Amino acid sequence: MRKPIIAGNWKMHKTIKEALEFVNEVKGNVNNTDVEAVICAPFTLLKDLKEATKGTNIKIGAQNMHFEEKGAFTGEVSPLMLKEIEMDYVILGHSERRQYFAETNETVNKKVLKALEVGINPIVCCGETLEQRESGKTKEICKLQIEKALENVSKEDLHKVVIAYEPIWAIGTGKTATAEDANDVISYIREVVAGLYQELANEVRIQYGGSVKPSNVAEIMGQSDIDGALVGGASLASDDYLKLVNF
Ligand SMILES: O=C(CO)COP(=O)(O)O
Repeated sequence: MRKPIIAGNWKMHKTIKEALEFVNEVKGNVNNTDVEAVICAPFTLLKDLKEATKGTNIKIGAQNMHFEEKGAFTGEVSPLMLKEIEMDYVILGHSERRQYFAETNETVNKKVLKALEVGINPIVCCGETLEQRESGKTKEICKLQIEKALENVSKEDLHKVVIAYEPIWAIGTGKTATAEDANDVISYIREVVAGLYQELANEVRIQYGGSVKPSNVAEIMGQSDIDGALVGGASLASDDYLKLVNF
């Protein structure tokens, strides 16, 4: 039904040389055909990564893009530029972009619609801060972020969207939500999706992200509503990446 998707988010790591070494070490060793394996990398690596993974079962994604196709936006990268180099995915609305680069629910929504229009599958992130969790606002925050991000997404396009639930307090901290807690929020996010298009709620894949590593990936993936993982730190070493996708 929903094919699990495990994506590495390399964030701002690796040179071209390091990225190609990584691919040489992992290609041919992603044996779990039940999982879709993805690497989301910095812009400078994407073309080389795409070429180096041709003919393998590893897909490549970007970590951001602009919502306009072209224009006077110094320093930005357009959706058409990503499409030209055959990107499979683009992460949108990551909490680090919301926190450090003024990404808002509105810009995330524009980017989601544009990615779908040009034919790149968005991985849309949501998640609460520690303060919001402690004041019982987790579900409210995720509902708002997801409803806004998916505004005006058509029924035909919704199944192409991957959602990543990443509680901010669990990112890069070594603190993971318990698998049950993550599953509870993710099944709630599925209800939010059902509120948009009831019949598609069981098709949309929802990942968990936040301190996922080889030692906890199986437990997380064993939950009923969790369809994958978005992994930062632990996706950088090739042996760990293989343990994650072959869990
Ligand atoms: O932000 C994340 C993935 O997008 C999670 O990062 P870590 O796996 O390093 O906690």
